[in-house]
Amino acid sequence: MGASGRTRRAEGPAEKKPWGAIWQMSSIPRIVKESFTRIEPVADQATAYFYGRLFAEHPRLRALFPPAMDAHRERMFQALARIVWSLDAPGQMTDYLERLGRDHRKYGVLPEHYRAMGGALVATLRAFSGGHWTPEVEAAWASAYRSAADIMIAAAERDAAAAPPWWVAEVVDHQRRAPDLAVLTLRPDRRLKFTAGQYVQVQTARWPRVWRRYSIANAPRPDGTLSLHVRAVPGGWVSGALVRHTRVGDTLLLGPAQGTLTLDPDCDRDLLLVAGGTGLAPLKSLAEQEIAWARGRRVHLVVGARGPLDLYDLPDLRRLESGYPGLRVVPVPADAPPCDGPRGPVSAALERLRDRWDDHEVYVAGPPGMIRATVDAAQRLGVPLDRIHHDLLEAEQDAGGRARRASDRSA
Ligand SMILES: NC(=O)C1=CN([C@@H]2O[C@H](COP(=O)(O)OP(=O)(O)OC[C@H]3O[C@@H](n4cnc5c(N)ncnc54)[C@H](O)[C@@H]3O)[C@@H](O)[C@H]2O)C=CC1
Repeated sequence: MGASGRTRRAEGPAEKKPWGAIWQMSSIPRIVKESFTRIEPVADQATAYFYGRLFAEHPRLRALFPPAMDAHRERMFQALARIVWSLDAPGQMTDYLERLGRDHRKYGVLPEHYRAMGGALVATLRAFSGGHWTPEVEAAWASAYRSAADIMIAAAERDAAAAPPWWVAEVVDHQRRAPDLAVLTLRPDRRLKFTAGQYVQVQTARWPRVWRRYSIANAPRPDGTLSLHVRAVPGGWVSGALVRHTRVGDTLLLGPAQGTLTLDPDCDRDLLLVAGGTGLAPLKSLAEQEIAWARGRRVHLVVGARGPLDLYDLPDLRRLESGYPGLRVVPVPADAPPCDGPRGPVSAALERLRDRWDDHEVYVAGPPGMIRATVDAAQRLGVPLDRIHHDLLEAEQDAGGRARRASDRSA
């Protein structure tokens, strides 16, 4: 949920701070954090209890959630942890809660549901805090929850005036580029506004109420269509359905565009974009955006893949390259070179391309290990950390969820 990494904000200014001064001066953040440390070690049991209690007391809410709750439970706890641990940073907190509030519209969450969830949350915390639960702790949590819910509800209401909770999108093209990989082009029923580098959540008819995020692989187009690069991964319910069981003419549901892996229009440094596998999608979007702006910046797009056959988008990238003199596309297959170019892990290829990248703005997307290795490599080659942009937190969440579902299936 939400974006991390050292990225530019794409979703509004950070000045509005309803979560403000009273908070920071009060003892509420300290009390809430202290009591949360008792819940963290028993997160699995606590979230199972939370949803069990919520659905027992409010059975109608069950219909808002997916049939299998494990991924949802994990995401809920991660969101709660993120809120608790940022209680002292009102700016970040408000931005995050507003994003969360807007995002929850697609689940059909209404203002009255927040009260039900708050009740189940306090009951859960009480049940798992043992003798440490006091009236003071309860009051701190109730106050924190009320403030958070108010921010989410207000953001959702503002958003409702401007955008639908979800978009219905028709699949207008479906190219199977490899047995486990497809490039889909979608036409939303209404214009879905986004900034290059953002992602959307996708739901297929096969998996009602299960949403998965996919980066948009293009800059905004005049016809409003979006392309997604999807690899069907073991345990990937939605990705398997999108690659193997989706046809032209089918419809999907899309949530609003989110994410902060976006370009700074005021930055004039050249760009180094480093992709691993389908992590290419957001970086191709950035490259297209830079080309559309035509500001004369040079763009290196380094495309890592397991082998030459996994360079699933190379012809398209070559077309892009031939139309823009500033773009250089460098394919880096890990296990065999297509010609005389670099090979091996994409992170290691950077130093073979140049000794220093310190005058570049760097964007990285791909599997978590690849992001970490590339960030390290870029730092070694002189790039300060605040010029290296990535979504590592989200990539880790996605990879963790997939691994867990795959092991659930094989168990
Ligand atoms: N914004 C983002 O960061 C996005 C991330 N993704 C993620 O990208 C991943 C793509 O998966 P696949 O296509 O299966 O990619 P993959 O597993 O085939 O990896 C492709 C590339 O990453 C490199 N790589 C993998 N692990 C590495 C490590 N530990 N150290 C250095 N290099 C490593 C490989 O050498 C290869 O060049 C998924 O986990 C997906 O969630 C996808 C879209 C956007």
